[in-house]
Amino acid sequence: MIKFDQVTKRYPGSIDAIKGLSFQIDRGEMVFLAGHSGAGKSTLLKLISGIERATMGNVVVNGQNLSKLRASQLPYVRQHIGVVFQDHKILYDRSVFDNVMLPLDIIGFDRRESTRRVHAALDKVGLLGKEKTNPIRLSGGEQQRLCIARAVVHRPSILLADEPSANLDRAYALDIMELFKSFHQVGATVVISAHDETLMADYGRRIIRLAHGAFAA
Ligand SMILES: Nc1ncnc2c1ncn2[C@@H]1O[C@H](COP(=O)(O)OP(=O)(O)OP(=O)(O)O)[C@@H](O)[C@H]1O
Repeated sequence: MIKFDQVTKRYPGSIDAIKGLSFQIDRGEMVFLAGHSGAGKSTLLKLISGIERATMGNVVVNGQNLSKLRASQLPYVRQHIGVVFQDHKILYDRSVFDNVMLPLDIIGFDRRESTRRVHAALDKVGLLGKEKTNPIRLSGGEQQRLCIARAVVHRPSILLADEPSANLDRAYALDIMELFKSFHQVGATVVISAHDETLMADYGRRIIRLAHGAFAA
């Protein structure tokens, strides 16, 4: 469960990116986050994943109030969250396999179990057979799939995706949406941001619309 209670995020020297937002996303729900560029979508996802801290208010994730946790406790919360970043954050000096292995290395998983999980995640996104490839050789869509494999390899209960379909053609974008739907169907809470609402329309899910850090009218 994700709960925002009167949350404001003010970046140093900047305007309020999120302005007093309160809402709840239930466990196992799939929700879209819509809004113009700069509306606060990425910031909201960063607050859920603990990458950014609220300036005011409380962000509660899986029963933990992130606003009150010490920085040293955040990694434990993050173990239950997978993030597909807007800027990919792929390591181009490592193979596809090593990129997906990264979250398991950080958690300190047993090597044999890790290898099994990396293969399963790559299989799920259709990249099995490309383990040894350098990510630079992957197409844009394949790189997005690599990011999804890396986000789900540790089987998080919450999956966050920041504009995962940006720069993809419509057919590929729909494919990616189907992938997220399949993670939702096996129980994950899924939050996906996009500024193209036409992709969300077919899924009949709740859409949280933001404008300038507040709920859009
Ligand atoms: N690290 C930062 N420092 C200062 N201001 C920031 C920072 N990150 C975001 N902002 C500002 O906060 C506001 C919200 O940005 P955010 O990236 O959350 O919006 P967004 O809806 O995700 O936009 P986009 O669709 O372009 O990614 C913008 O005005 C942005 O300039």
